[in-house]
Amino acid sequence: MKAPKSKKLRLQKRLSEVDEIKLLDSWIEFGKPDSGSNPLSVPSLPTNAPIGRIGDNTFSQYAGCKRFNQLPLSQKTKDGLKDSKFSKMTEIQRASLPHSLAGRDILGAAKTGSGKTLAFIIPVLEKLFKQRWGPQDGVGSIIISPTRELASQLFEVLKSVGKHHGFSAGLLIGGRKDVDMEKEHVNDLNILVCTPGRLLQHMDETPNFECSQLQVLVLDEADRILDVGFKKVVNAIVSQLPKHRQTFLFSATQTKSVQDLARLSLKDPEYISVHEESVTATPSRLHQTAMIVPLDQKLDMLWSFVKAHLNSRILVFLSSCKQVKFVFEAFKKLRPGIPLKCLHGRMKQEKRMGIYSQFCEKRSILFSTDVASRGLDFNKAVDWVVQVDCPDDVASYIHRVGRTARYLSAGRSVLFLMPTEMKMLEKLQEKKIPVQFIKANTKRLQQVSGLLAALMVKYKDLQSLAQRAFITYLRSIYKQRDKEIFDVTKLPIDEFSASMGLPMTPKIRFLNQKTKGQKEQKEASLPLEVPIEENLLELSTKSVDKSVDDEEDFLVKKESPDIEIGKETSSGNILPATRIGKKKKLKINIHRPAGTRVVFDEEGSTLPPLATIADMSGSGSPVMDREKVNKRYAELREEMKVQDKEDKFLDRQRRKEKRIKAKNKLKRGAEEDEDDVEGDDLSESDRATGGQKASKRSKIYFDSDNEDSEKKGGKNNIGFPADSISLAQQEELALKLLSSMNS
Ligand SMILES: Nc1ncnc2c1ncn2[C@@H]1O[C@H](COP(=O)(O)OP(=O)(O)OP(=O)(O)O)[C@@H](O)[C@H]1O
Repeated sequence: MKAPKSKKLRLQKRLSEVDEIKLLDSWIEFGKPDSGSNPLSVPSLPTNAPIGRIGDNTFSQYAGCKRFNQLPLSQKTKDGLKDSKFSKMTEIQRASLPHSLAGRDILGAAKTGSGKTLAFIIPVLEKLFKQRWGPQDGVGSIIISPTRELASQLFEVLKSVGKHHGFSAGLLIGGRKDVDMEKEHVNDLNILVCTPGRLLQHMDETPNFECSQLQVLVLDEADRILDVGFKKVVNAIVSQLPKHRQTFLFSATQTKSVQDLARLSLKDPEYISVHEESVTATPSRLHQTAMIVPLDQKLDMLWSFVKAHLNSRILVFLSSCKQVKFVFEAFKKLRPGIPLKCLHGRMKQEKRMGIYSQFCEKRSILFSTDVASRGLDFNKAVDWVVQVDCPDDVASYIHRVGRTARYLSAGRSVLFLMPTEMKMLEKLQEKKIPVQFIKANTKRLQQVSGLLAALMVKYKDLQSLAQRAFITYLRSIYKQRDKEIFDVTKLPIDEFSASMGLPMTPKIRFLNQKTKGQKEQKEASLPLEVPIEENLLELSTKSVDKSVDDEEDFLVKKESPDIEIGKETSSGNILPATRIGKKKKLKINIHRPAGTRVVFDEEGSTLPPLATIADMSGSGSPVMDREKVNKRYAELREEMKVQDKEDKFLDRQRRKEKRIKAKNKLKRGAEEDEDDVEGDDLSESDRATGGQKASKRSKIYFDSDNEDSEKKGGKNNIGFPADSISLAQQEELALKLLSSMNS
């Protein structure tokens, strides 16, 4: 994007640009498709047909053409496209460009990896070119993306395709330290590629930030940007933009909400959904699979998957930063034999960018949150997308799997579903997503929970990472909106904790944590509660894909041993796998008091407290050493005595305080009553009530003193032994008190 050097050359350029723009305007006007029409249905031009002006005020047809050079585009854009090796258009480009070049607003929807980026970058460049936008004109276009990585990627495409234009463009994303420098230059930029937060920051903080002349606004991943998470920010941004502008909204899962469109003041937008008629909502070269993986087997399954695909580039999705951190750190320590990387929103921006580009280059495994789920184009070379945690919804699934099988390349994906999440499979099928239900080859399943427990003894940090990951995962399920799929109460919480190698299940405050017994009962009935549809069973039998190579052996169960993952029972239900080869727990089950030492066995598993005093030398069940047990009980009795003393002391203190408070209250009450009755001429009945009042007060007084009297050898404050005073005496005393008050 450099300006031509000499003055003469610049003038020449300007003149020829003016002519070029005139030609383009006439060409566009001449052949613009009717509003609402689909350019894809127009027969395309023969390849050798003349392009551009073909007679007086007649031009070649461009709606329906297949190549970029047949479009009414500036030479600079055509050169940029050629340099970037783009010649043939994709469907979304063919369908949308004739409308967008004609100045219309676009709502574009097309599958992931189908080339939506060029579908908006090209008209942005063209609009500013035809407006003869220059550095002095300020911000002419804003392109908003939901994530920093995606914004950076869009910026690269813009730089590459727009390199022959003279516009200045800037990438404004959060997490960068140079915000002050950005503030100095932002008013000189013509095209801003940004995340919503950073753009609003500039709108709020940058002196004289000006975008009143904005020509084109683009929302990439529009449905994401318009959803609740960004709502306030986006509303604030849009309120500062001029209404008269061109607007493009693109996504693989487009919003059709009238409210959203109204918020953006779209004018009769062209709704372009090129794959609406398509048999599938996901790329045709994407081979998608799903399998049942109980929560407490997810790590075993993931580990086994990784070990079986050491020569691939795998993108693994987990539900939270903490999950990502834990799995990444744990697997790194287990050394799987392939480079591991992690990406999440809490990382520093430079690091995030570094990881992103490293993953594009080398075979490796990237553990990520949904920060990498949308728009990212990892050099078209992701072999596998593994969804360890179920996506929030169908849209999220589509974007995650869309990181593979981009443009013309193929890809594979696997979704781990817990037995309780089977409804997701139905929802995917309803939305035309062809997912094959497969079974894992459990013979190749490798367990990691024991190894993780051992690692936690050595690395304390790992244990706290695991605890946080555990809680965050459960919280994420708890907070999910779709309760048909996500039900935290049905999760095997203790087993999950054990599968992460944790010595004990962390306390979960947001859940009314049930006792283990209650949970076990619930889990025992779980498989039968899982709604399994007939078609799912059909799918599972159809699922063995003969074409899969040996690497996939792991995912496709070729023989059928006894009941294992996804195995159909005689009653027609699929049982979730039980924990395979799970170490038999010691039968001694004494609740360990809080704060006692956690003891590990040689393999790093935790032992119940009394297991340490059990005699394990013989074979079979452990035998108790009587002497040790008695000693232990004696210790416990001593501990309890001490505890009891402390409790009694505290209780006495509490009672004393309460008594003092009551006394003071009574005193205050008496003083107030004295004021009230002063000078009153009490009738008989009033006196009677007053008497009751007084006796009531005195009763409280006595009651509260009873405890005291016990301590003082049974004497109350006014000298009577508390238990020797009769009811008649009490009444007499009360009347005395009353009359003394009234006198
Ligand atoms: N006309 C084209 N010719 C060749 N390659 C193209 C063309 N258009 C786009 N591509 C390539 O296809 C890949 C996917 O494009 P792009 O990232 O724009 O997809 P997308 O539809 O925006 O995907 P997502 O929905 O995931 O954001 C990129 O690598 C891009 O370079």
